[in-house]
Amino acid sequence: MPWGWRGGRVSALEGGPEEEAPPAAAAGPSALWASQLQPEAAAGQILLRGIFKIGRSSCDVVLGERALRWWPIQPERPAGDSKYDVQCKEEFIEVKDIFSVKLKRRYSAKQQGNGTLLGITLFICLKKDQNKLKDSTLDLINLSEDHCDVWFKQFKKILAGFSNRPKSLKVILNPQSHKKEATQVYYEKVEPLLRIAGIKTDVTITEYEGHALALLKDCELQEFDGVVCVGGDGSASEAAHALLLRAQRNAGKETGSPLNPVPAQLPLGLIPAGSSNVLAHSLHGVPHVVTATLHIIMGHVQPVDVCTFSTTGKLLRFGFSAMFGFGGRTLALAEKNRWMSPNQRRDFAVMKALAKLKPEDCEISFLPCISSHGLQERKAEGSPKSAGSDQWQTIQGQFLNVSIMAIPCLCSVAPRGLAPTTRLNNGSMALIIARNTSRPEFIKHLKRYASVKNQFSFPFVETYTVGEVKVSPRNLSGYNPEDDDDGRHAAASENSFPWNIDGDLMEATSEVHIKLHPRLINLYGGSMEERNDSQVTCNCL
Ligand SMILES: Nc1ncnc2c1ncn2[C@@H]1O[C@H](COP(=O)(O)OP(=O)(O)OP(=O)(O)O)[C@@H](O)[C@H]1O
Repeated sequence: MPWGWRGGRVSALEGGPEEEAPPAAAAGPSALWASQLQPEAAAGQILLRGIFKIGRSSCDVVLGERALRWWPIQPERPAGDSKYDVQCKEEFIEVKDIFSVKLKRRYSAKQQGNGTLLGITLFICLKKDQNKLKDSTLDLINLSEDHCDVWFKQFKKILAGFSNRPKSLKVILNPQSHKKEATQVYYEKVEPLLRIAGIKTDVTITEYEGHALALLKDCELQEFDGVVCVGGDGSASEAAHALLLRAQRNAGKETGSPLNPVPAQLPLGLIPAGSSNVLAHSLHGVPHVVTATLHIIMGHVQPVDVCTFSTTGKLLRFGFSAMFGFGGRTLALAEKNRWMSPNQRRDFAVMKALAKLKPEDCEISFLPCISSHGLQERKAEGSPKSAGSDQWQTIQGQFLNVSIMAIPCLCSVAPRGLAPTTRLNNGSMALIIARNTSRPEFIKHLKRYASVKNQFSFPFVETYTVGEVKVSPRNLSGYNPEDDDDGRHAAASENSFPWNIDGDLMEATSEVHIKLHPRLINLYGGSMEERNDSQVTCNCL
C-alpha cells in the first residue's frame, strides 16, 4: 500500500484537538507490548519503541527504518471477546512520506523560554485523489523531554538521509502572471511549506519580460539544489530555456545551434500561478499549487523530453510544445489585446481567429518514430537500424493548424491533453495536423478536446509520432497591412509567421526545425496515475 493507510486514521494525522498528554512515566518500554508487537518486515529494522498519545488514544509506537506504526494500548482483554480486535487496529505511515519534524510546545503569555513540551509533530505528505498531494500533521504527544529528544533526533537523522530532497532553492517569481496573484500564491501557500521543510530560499521577483532568462543564464547557482518558477507557461518555459542555455555554455557547447545538447544541471520546479499552466498541469496531472510544492519538498524528480526550435540554423529556443497556424494566430491576437483580462483576451482571440480562419500553405517534413512493436519486428527481420526511422517523410498542402508536442499538454480545455498519447519522457513528439476544412468541422474538432476521446477522428486530421519536424511556409508573401487585424501579423513583424511556443509568441520568417532531445531536463514532479489510453513508447533517437 503506497501511502500506508490501513486504519484510515486521518483525524490523528490532521492533528485533532489537543488532548491531555500521557504522563512522562509512561514513556519507557512496556512489558505489555513485547507480546503484542510483531514487527512487520515492511517496516524494516526497529529503531525506537515508545508510548505516545495519538489522537485520543495512548498508543504503542514503533519506528522502523521504513515505517512508523502504532496501536492503541488495550486493557487486559477477556478471552474470546472479539470487539477488542476491532479497536486494536494497527496504523502506520511510511517514513519516506515525512518531510519535517518539530517539537510541539505550548506557550503561555507569561511563560519565558521554550514553553511547555507537549510532544513531537511530524509533517507528512499524503496522496489525495487525482494525482493531488496534501500536507498533513501527526502529533505524537508525550510530556517527557528526554523521551521526545531521543525520538526527535532519530527523526532528524532519518530526514537527513533523504539526500535527493532540496535544501536550498532559487525562486523566480513573476508578479505579473495571470491576475498578478503569483506573489500571494507563493507567500501564502508555497513559502510556509518550504519553511516547515527547512528549505532555504532566495527569491527574485522579476521586473520585466525576459528577466528570468537574463538572470538564470548568468547568476551564481552553485549554492542551490534546484530552481523554482512561480508563474505561468511563459515563465516556466523561459526558466527551462535559461537553464538549458546555461548547461550548453558550461559544457563549452555552441549555444547558437546546439545539435546534441547536454542536460540542464539543476532540476526545475513549476508552481502554477499563470493564466495558462499547461507545463505544470502536464507534469503533475493537475495544476495544483500544494501538489507542485510537495513534489519539490519530497525531491520527486522526473526527466522530461525537450525540443529545440531552430530557424536558418539558429536556435530560437528550447521548449516543450508549439503550434503554428490557428494556434499561433490566436496567441498573436491575444498578445495584441493584453489590456484585456487573461480569460477575456483568450476567448476574444479564439473567436476572432475562428472568424478569420484561413489555412497556411506549408510543406511539413518529419522523421517518424517506430513503435516498440515495429522495432521488435525490425530486429526480428535483422535490420541493422535499431532506433528511429531515418526516412524523412514530406507532406504539402493547406493546413489550418500544426501542433508539435513533446509533452501531453494538459489544460482546462483539454483535460486529457492536446497530445493525449504523448508522455513526458517517451522519446517522441506528437505531430498533429489539421488540413483545410470548413469552419464548423474545425470547431467540432476543437470542441472534442474537452470530451473523452475521438478528437482526431476526422478525415482532415492526421497524427504522427515523430522525432524531428520541419515546417516551411510556402507562401512567403510580403507584409499586407490589411492582415494587421487578422492575427497573422497582429504581433509579428513583416514577412514573419507567428508561432506559439509554450504560450510565448515567436516569429519566424522561414522554415522552423523542431528536434526532440529525450530527458534533457529534470522537473520536480512525481509519476502520474496512468490514464486508460494506450501508452506510446517510441524509439526515435
Ligand atoms: N515584471 C514583469 N513585467 C512584465 N512581464 C514580465 C514580468 N516578469 C516576467 N514577465 C514576463 O511575463 C511573461 C508571461 O508570464 P507567465 O507565463 O508567468 O504568466 P501568464 O499569466 O501565464 O502569461 P500569459 O497571460 O502570457 O499566458 C513571461 O514571458 C515573462 O518573461
